[in-house]
Amino acid sequence: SVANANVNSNIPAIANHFGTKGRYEEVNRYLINDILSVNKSILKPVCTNSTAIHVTAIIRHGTRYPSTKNIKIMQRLYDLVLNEAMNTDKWLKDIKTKWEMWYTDDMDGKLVEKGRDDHRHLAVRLATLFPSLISEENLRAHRIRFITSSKHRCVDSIVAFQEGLLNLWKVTEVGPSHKINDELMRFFDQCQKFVEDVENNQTALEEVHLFKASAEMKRVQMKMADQLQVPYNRITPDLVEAAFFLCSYEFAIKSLNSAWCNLFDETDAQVLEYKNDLKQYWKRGYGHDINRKSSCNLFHDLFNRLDQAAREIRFGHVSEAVSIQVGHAETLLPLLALMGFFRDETALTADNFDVQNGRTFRTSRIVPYAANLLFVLYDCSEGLRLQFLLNETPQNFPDIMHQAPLYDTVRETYRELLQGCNFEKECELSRPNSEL
Ligand SMILES: O=P(O)(O)O[C@H]1[C@H](OP(=O)(O)O)[C@@H](OP(=O)(O)O)[C@H](O)[C@@H](O)[C@H]1OP(=O)(O)O
Repeated sequence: SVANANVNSNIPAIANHFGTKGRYEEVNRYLINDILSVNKSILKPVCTNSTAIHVTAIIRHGTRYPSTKNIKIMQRLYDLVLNEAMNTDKWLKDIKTKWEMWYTDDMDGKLVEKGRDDHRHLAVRLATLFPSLISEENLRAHRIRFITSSKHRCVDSIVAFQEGLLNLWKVTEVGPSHKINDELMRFFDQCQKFVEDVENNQTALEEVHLFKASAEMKRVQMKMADQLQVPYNRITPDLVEAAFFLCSYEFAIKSLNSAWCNLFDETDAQVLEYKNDLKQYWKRGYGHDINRKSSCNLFHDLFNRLDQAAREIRFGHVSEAVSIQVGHAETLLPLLALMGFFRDETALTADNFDVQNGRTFRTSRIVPYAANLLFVLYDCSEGLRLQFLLNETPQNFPDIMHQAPLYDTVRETYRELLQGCNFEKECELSRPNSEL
């Protein structure tokens, strides 16, 4: 329809490649027309007369402003374009005369209004998907728990999620509360080995640095310099990335297909997407063992909740029907890696961009804003079953060929992790021999 065509012309052609800065609607495109619609058809019944008895949802915060670090680079790019770009094309004139640098340092990663909506709407969709669990009755009976990372964008997200539910049920008198738990939702900060070996270690992201100096990146740099008509040496990889971020933020925050997007075609976007995936892979994914192991506590906490529900259902009453837990891309990715999801046969490195074209580790699909992992426990006559949904879509557990395997089978698959995966031990710094 004409209306749809208009809506879609506001979507940058490269919107599928924004990685962790991507819009949730790009993953579930049916939401573009109706943000509250739920794709029930893909949720086959888990068993006859299946009853969902517990869901743990681990959710990334909603759409946010850029970090101060990135705002500063965007400002540098804008200044360069204003003062040095010689091209007289309309889109560049638009940037120079109509676009304003409206991002300020104090915005530093805070949740934006669209981010609040991300969570309000997600809450309504999850309540539609699991009406017996995410229900007014369970909210009033305090059988829905809310846990969040202490970061403003996460706290604001969980409050918006609650608003979504209260609004849906027209409840005014109960104000649900939340608990801040950084041990659980920001474990990466508290894992010394991760902080020392990865976060504060320049060489841990060697592949990212190498890719920034690669032929693929050079080509995008030169193309951008040509388009702006500035000397080649003025465009660094960071400035290319800043332009890509500007395109993604203008879209995610304001739903605009901004003039900045003119700088990139599909091939360029794939290069920048890979650069972001490399960061996520080496900082939060399979790149270093400690990345995933730092999530041991979250893993155990998840299974403790499921175990508790499994125990309690024998007596007919589950005390915690729902656990809503809000964190970061840094929370979701390590857990997914620990559990073996999206593991490619070969590692993502600076020199295998071409080979990795069909990779499963693609953060644009996995962790856009408001990304969510749902673990749903069902009571079936043959036993308990566990279903995993990523971004509201069922996803098989690695090596288990069933959409909702028996809970015992899942526990068996993760036996070693369930018996080990000790956060204290994994995160301990290995001391130099002299100190032993
Ligand atoms: O590239 P920026 O500065 O935006 O990086 C952020 C992280 O964003 P991401 O790399 O995932 O796109 C941010 O993760 P989030 O899930 O909370 O958005 C992270 O918390 C923040 O510390 C920034 O990480 P960096 O280490 O400074 O790159």
